[in-house]
Amino acid sequence: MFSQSAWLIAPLKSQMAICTSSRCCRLALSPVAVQHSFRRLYSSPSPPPSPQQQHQHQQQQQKKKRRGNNLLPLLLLGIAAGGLTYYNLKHVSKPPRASVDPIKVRKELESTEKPLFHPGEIDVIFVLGGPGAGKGTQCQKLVDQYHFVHLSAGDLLRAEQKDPDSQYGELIADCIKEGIIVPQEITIALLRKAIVKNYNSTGKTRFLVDGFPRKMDQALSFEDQVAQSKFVLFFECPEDVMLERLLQRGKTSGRSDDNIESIKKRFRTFLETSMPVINYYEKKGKVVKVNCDRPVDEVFDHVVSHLEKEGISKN
Ligand SMILES: Nc1ncnc2c1ncn2[C@@H]1O[C@H](COP(=O)(O)OP(=O)(O)OP(=O)(O)O)[C@@H](O)[C@H]1O
Ligand SMILES: O=c1ccn([C@@H]2O[C@H](COP(=O)(O)O)[C@@H](O)[C@H]2O)c(=O)[nH]1
Repeated sequence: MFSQSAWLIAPLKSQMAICTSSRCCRLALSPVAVQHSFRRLYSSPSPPPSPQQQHQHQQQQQKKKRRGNNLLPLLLLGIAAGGLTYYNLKHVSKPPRASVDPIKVRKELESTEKPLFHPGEIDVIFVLGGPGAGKGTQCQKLVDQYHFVHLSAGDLLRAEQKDPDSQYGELIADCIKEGIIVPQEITIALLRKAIVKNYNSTGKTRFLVDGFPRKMDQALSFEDQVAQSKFVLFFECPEDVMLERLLQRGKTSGRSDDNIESIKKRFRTFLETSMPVINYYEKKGKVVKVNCDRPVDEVFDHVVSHLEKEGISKN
């Protein structure tokens, strides 16, 4: 005999028949089927089925069962295909990881953003002082102990002068020999390029910009276009001491301006053109003065204590 409840849940059972996994069954119980069965369950009771109706029902059920059995191989095939796809995605067909440069390129040389580096992105310290005061010597020690990037404007100009592809070689050579300042566009472009290159390739953010800015226009343009300076390290040295050092250096340096004629011109340029830059920053409270007329290591000890005061420590 067919109990009433068995009759009523039959449509639900048939919905579930083609599913084998419990997950699939849950999905097969569509809200429509559930509603339909509940409507039947709670609607007014219908008379019990006749033996003929029962026979018809049994036949229908068998048909459905057969249909379900016919679907079983297809279902198994589907499951197998799904499993294979999952395996492939996970283990086989995963694309190889692209080799990514660990140091990201973070600044574009051509960027028109002003300044190129926002405050806090990099630390730029201008290193100024008369010719031969000892700027390069102290910068080298700072590089060794503080991992600064040292960029000497004079060195960059000399390298550009030697470059056979440069259109500025002659102009730079003349300016250096005469002890006058190369047009700011050239020097700033060289510095900008060197800063970006170092920043991108090493990730270093501390820059000693040595022998720059030598003229007010350079100072203003650089800070507008490239980066603000943190402060100015100013190496003070009497002229006679600097002269002696430069003449001494000139014996081996091979520099076209380490001779008495050029040195005199450089001193003049320093007083007339570069001292106003130092005065400008001094008014802003950004100049750190170090007396250079003493042995190299003593000068360096003073440099270190000034840097500590400015919050710059050895990494
Ligand atoms: N404190 C010092 N005592 C003695 N000699 C020094 C001292 N500092 C640097 N020198 C020497 O003086 C010469 C000039 O030094 P350095 O090249 O560092 O000066 P600079 O300020 O960078 O010069 P420039 O502006 O011409 O490039 C070098 O031969 C260097 O060895
Ligand atoms: O910003 C700058 C820096 C330097 N120069 C020229 O180079 C020489 C040598 O510089 P050093 O710093 O002594 O190496 C300098 O006399 C200038 O002619 C420049 O034009 N602008």
